[in-house]
Amino acid sequence: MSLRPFSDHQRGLFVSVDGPSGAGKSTIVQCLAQLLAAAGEEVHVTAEPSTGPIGALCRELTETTIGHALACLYAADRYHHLEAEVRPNTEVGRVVLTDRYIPSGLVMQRFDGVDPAFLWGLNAEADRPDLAVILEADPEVISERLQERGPHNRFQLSPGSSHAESHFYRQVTERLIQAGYDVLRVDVNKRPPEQSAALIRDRLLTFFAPAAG
Ligand SMILES: Nc1ncnc2c1ncn2[C@@H]1O[C@H](COP(=O)(O)OP(=O)(O)O)[C@@H](O)[C@H]1O
Ligand SMILES: Cc1cn([C@H]2C[C@H](O)[C@@H](COP(=O)(O)OP(=O)(O)O)O2)c(=O)[nH]c1=O
Repeated sequence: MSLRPFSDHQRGLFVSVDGPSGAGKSTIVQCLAQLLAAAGEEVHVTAEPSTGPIGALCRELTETTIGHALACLYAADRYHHLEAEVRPNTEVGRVVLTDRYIPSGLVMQRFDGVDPAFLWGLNAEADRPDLAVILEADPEVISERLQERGPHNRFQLSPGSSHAESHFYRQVTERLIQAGYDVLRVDVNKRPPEQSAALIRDRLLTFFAPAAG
């Protein structure tokens, strides 16, 4: 079976997974990739910041660059990621799963006080995913998982970051829905990653599998 978007039956699906740091994105993306492969899909897993040259700059500069400059850098990486990695894979029929995408850009740069309208405009030309998955969990749960795993950068080290991130995610999710994004919210408070991944797989198989015959 090949999962296809409604708008273009020639290409594969593009699915993004976002949510607060430590919510379980990477774990769930890996698990979802295995489930889709077991269902016969060709899957390509990727992430933002990407492994391309601008993604490398993002990783290098996140600690020392702030605000509009960093927002532009992440957006530049996103447009390059689409061009260099995402589209070439969807174009040959693969399901592309990205660990972080536009919603992360709309949320994380808020930590530096960047205006949401500026962030929205900056990301406006980036491809809309066929499904935008947003992981949701209470800040206490996220903060505990983050502590167990260890923070990766300054955003995750600031006190109360999980509360702020959850708050921004709620706002961004509403905005995406208003703008007509196909959003799937997954409550990961109590669900083990395998169950969250199965839920997303079921949604993809229900909505995007070609009709029989
Ligand atoms: N549903 C879950 N229940 C308990 N622990 C989880 C769950 N999902 C992920 N974890 C753990 O939480 C930590 C963060 O997960 P990770 O996938 O790295 O999150 P993210 O990519 O969102 O930052 C890891 O140690 C992972 O094993
Ligand atoms: C995609 C994206 C990521 N980021 C940040 C958020 C994360 O802290 C970091 C990604 O680093 P990573 O180590 O992949 O974080 P995690 O495993 O916690 O998801 O990049 C932005 O600030 N803006 C963006 O647009």
